[in-house]
Amino acid sequence: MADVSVGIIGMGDMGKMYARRISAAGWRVNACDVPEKHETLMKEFAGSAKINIMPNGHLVSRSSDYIIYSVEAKKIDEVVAKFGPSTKFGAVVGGQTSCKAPEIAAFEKHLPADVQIVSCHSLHGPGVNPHGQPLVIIQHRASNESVELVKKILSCLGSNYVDLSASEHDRITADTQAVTHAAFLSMGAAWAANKQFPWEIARYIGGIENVKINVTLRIYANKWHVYAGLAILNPSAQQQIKQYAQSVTELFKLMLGGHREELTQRIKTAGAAVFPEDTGGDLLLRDEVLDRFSLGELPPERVRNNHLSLLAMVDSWWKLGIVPYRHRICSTPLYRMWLGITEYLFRNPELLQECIDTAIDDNTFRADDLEFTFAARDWSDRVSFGNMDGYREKFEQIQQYFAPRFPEATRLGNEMIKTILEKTRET
Ligand SMILES: NC(=O)C1=CN([C@@H]2O[C@H](COP(=O)(O)OP(=O)(O)OC[C@H]3O[C@@H](n4cnc5c(N)ncnc54)[C@H](OP(=O)(O)O)[C@@H]3O)[C@@H](O)[C@H]2O)C=CC1
Ligand SMILES: O=C(O)C(=O)Cc1ccc(O)cc1
Repeated sequence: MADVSVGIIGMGDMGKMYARRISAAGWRVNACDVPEKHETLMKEFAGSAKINIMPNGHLVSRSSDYIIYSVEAKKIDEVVAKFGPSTKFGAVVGGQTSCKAPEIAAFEKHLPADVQIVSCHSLHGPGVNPHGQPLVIIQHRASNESVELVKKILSCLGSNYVDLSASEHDRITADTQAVTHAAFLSMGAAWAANKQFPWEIARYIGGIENVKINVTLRIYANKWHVYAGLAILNPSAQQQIKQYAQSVTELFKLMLGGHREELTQRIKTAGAAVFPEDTGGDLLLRDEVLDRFSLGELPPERVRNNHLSLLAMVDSWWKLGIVPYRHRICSTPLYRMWLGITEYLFRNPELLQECIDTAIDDNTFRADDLEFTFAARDWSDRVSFGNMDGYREKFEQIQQYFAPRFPEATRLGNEMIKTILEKTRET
């Protein structure tokens, strides 16, 4: 066991986080990235005796006992095709990509038959402390001993293992990650289209709005390929994102038409299905937590909002028969925050009523909601058409718009996640 070495192909944000933690636990790590980054990586890890930076994936594959592919999901086939045949006899191989169907297909296609397959997925970004976070383990083509070895190596992350099959993983992450990202991506697109920085506008400051802003900026500060990969390459994700866009559109039409009763009926029916009375108990999030993380000055009084983005989320969970709490053992921090604010709204009858009244009587949000509806449909179309380039173009354009505020938003976002995680871990 002392001789076991771990290979990491792809030393981006996640690969480096894994390399640092696994080597700190005493394992030998062989790692590489693309040849252009070899020299920089050599310098960056010159002081790490346990991390051996190698020129390419062939060298990593032939010398390591457990190899993790931590590359872009869209490149997984190409990279495994290249280095898979060089895998050491009898080694165990896995991947860290966010969508498992293409990863497993690539392993089955390109790895020699003697190689075992145990994949993984840390359900959080590289800046979050992995301790206590879910870590999915997929025993795809492997003995129990190999799974034990992988779990032993990854135990240094301190995460909670969740054993799933590849298809279970993809179904759950479509419900949790893909549609959550679609909602926040659409908020960012709408603010950018209206040339707004929401933290500068009183109606977007405080409570639920803080979570919307911080999470949106957090997503846009990350890399486009992470979100494009998990939305476009996961077949179940397309349906979820499409339903979300449809719910946004239908609810917005009811608001525009002033159909108070129909809107109320629909929201209440969806709410009763998703948040039945008997699943009550403590809220995941409360005012004191929500109000602490503001990028702008809190106004003296909370400003009303119709929260179209949240109403549409519950509507689409209802339409798709999704029970969001069921996925909590396997959820990301952003999903827990998203569920936290929807629950906060739907478990507060006065706030929900205020939302409906605002939707019908107050036209302050019409322009924002119009852009939000366009954005939700546009993201959904780009995902349905499998349009990676189109996804990237839109993502990076909006990313540029918000970039000046990333450092501050990331700092606040990290604090917010920490506080919220401490709170939600107890439940
Ligand atoms: N970031 C996140 O929040 C999370 C990401 N993931 C998943 O983990 C994986 C990695 O993500 P992340 O680290 O954020 O992404 P990065 O883009 O930071 O890292 C991927 C790295 O792999 C490199 N790479 C590409 N091709 C090769 C190759 N042939 N040989 C060696 N290295 C190669 C890339 O180089 P180049 O840039 O030149 O292509 C890049 O440096 C993705 O599949 C992502 O979906 C999982 C959980 C969380
Ligand atoms: O928490 C989220 O949803 C994130 O945005 C971070 C993230 C991105 C990709 C993953 O595969 C896992 C976590």
